[in-house]
Amino acid sequence: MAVYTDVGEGELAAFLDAYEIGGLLSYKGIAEGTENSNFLLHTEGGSFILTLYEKRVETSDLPFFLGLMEHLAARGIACPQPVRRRDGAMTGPLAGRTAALVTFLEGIWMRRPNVAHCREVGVALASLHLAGADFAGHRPNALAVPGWQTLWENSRERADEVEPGLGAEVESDFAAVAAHWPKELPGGVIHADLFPDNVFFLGEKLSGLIDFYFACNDFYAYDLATCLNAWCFEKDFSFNITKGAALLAGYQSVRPLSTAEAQALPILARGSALRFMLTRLYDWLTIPDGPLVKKRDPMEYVRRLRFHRQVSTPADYGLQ
Ligand SMILES: Nc1ncnc2c1ncn2[C@@H]1O[C@H](COP(=O)(O)OP(=O)(O)O)[C@@H](O)[C@H]1O
Ligand SMILES: N[C@@H](CCOP(=O)(O)O)C(=O)O
Repeated sequence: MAVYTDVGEGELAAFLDAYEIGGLLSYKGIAEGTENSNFLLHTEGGSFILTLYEKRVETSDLPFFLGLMEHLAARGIACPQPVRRRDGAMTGPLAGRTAALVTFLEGIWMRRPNVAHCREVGVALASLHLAGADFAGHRPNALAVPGWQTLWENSRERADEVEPGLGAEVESDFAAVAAHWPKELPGGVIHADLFPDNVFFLGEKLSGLIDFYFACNDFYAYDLATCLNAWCFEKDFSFNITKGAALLAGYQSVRPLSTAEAQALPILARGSALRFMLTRLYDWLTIPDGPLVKKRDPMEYVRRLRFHRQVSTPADYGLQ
């Protein structure tokens, strides 16, 4: 994320009065992340993450996101727990935004995940899918195929500013995804953004999952395809099939894939790469640079798309 909205000490202290977490000792903005403004807070009651929700988060979705974290934490998934205010609410107003406090999770995210990390994330993703199966909330995926079209319409004209020919190149991915996207697969609540920076480890042991602000209802195998994109490509954009196999085996050790899900992996991986290329492209073209704002390179996902275009079977991802 980033810090888009600054928070003054006085207004923060007043916000915290509604909670039973003691007085404010210190706070600082967190530069990492993309979507919202985050601060690390130390109070007399412990350490917390304060999030101010920004443009892409609808306030009406917050009960889904925060309720989901509460639901998953109660079922043993290591994820942040929303802190309720004295009046029971999970959010309150701060600096012109809606804000929430969640518990701080120990651990660091892996800049260079290895095969063991990939296996762990596969296990964690499948566990999340099972634990979320009885969550009562429902949220359609705003960044599914129709949402991609809108982003594309708003970026296409300027896509060649990022790389000459990009606009024309990506058209073929839209056509393939539109023609082959599965109509029915097992689905339920998915994380939808389980990238390395959203998974904490203590050594090789996974210690927590964060950032549920894209969570929604969609195909489980789409979430898995997103993890293949996010975890199994090397810095030179080659796909590491050993990591792919470990991630898929970890997932299947908890939730085996159906034949239809396995067959759909190549198109789901291509669609997922397109989705992340698009949000990155849109942000690249529209968000001004700033010291606490880190934009992500859309070309990293164009390179993944180039790999997915030449995949012929799920075995190419390491599925055994
Ligand atoms: N519960 C948490 N415990 C510890 N650190 C957290 C927690 N939530 C967020 N962070 C820190 O804040 C950063 C940004 O959080 P994230 O939810 O990914 O933001 P965004 O949704 O804006 O992308 C993370 O990379 C991490 O450093
Ligand atoms: N994971 C996405 C961007 C969303 O950022 P996050 O900090 O919320 O994970 C990407 O890499 O494009």
